[in-house]
Amino acid sequence: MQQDNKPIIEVKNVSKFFGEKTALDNINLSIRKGEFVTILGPSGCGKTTLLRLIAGFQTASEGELYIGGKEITQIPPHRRPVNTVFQKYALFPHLNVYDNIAFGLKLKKMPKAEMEKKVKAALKMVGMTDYEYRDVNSLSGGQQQRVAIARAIVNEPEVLLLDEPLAALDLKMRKDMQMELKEMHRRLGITFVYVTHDQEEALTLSDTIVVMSEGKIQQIGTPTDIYNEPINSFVADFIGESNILNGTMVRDCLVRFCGQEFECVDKGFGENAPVDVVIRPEDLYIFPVSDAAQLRGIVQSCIFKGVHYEMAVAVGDYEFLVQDYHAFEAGSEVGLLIKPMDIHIMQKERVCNTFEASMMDETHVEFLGCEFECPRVDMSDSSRDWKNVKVEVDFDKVILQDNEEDGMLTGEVKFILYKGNHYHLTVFSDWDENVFVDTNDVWDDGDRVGITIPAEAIRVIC
Ligand SMILES: Nc1ncnc2c1ncn2[C@@H]1O[C@H](COP(=O)(O)OP(=O)(O)OP(=O)(O)O)[C@@H](O)[C@H]1O
Repeated sequence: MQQDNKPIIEVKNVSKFFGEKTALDNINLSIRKGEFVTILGPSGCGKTTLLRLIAGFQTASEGELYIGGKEITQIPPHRRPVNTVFQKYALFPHLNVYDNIAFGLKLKKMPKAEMEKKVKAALKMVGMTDYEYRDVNSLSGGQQQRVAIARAIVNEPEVLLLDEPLAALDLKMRKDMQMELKEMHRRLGITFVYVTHDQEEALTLSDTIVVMSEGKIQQIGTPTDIYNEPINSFVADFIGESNILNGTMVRDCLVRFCGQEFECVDKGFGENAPVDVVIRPEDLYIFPVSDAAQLRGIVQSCIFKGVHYEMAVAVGDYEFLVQDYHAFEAGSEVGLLIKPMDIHIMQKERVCNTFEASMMDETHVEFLGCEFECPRVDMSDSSRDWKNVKVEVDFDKVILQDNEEDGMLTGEVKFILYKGNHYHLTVFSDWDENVFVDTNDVWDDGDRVGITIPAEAIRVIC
């Protein structure tokens, strides 16, 4: 890999708005020359928008973009040293492979002999030598995508942008193409910026992964960093299967969860601080119950996953996901053990909902675009700004309803995190603000819901 430390792409304080919608929220990113960077995140998080801004197909609402040290925020796509490969091959169906690849070079009026040399080199690079006179419609999906890549690299861009280029291929073909892309990146030595929602693909291909959610960058790091040290529960959950539990950091190197204290290696969270505890399923040791067990439980289910077994183990009212090469049958009593260094502690992003609010009168407060009844507030102090208060609501006090009309307001379930003994939901309200909810009910991503907040759940903070 021909990497040096010079940034080739710099994204500085970039935001993108579509009307009311914030697709990108103050993005800062620096990509080194020769790096393979993957932008990873769930559908709608803004990955494609970020790639399109770098390509120049869209312009930033705020902030600046630089390529090779030159500001390119307002430069049109064809004058940027980048080329894009899209998910849909977007080849010209009436042209053969050669003419598809040569298209851009012909526009540049390149002499024929030079063009032929370049097209052949590009075909060789993607493993498609001898295919130049084939009709593109006669090629398989994988071959068509290779031609699309050849068409992009024949222009010798400094940066290749790839927007889910393998998404339309079947699993086997996708795996083969992943290996080929990695090899191509090594041979070409150019910078690859790759967009995907597939965690495994990101972990396999990248030097650096940029994890995004809701228009914001959550974490930037190497695949091992992101996998082993996820910065928050969103990244931990998104990047692989994890047990994520509520815990309390008793003091440095001692954490409490599942009703027990565990040694860990994390420091600096303070004393008795609420934290998220992340344990990977493969880091839980499972064995026939004995005194060595830190936790005792009953196996609920056991599924063979090809190489390992995946078991759900009930420990009190918690459920742990455990992976092991040995199977323990459903119903068996088992012990679990976790090494201190396999317990990952993460700062909680929030411990309750907090909303900007405005008092209407002593028992009514407005937030989330609605008027709510609340416990009586003494408003006699007229020096206070009662139109600018905060309201706190505990996660488990918010009520979700199947029937949207039953709610005081409505929203959509956006993100579901299983926390061992309950679900933590992010509900995007139609007021455009998130409401976080703890519940035992099972909801699906995308469910439309009614949201109700009872008066006694509202704490007005002046
Ligand atoms: N031209 C547009 N007009 C209005 N809203 C848009 C436009 N393009 C994108 N958005 C919105 O911006 C947000 C980010 O979209 P974007 O396509 O970047 O997400 P993504 O992470 O690439 O998702 P996917 O994987 O589904 O393509 C989405 O909510 C989307 O609906």
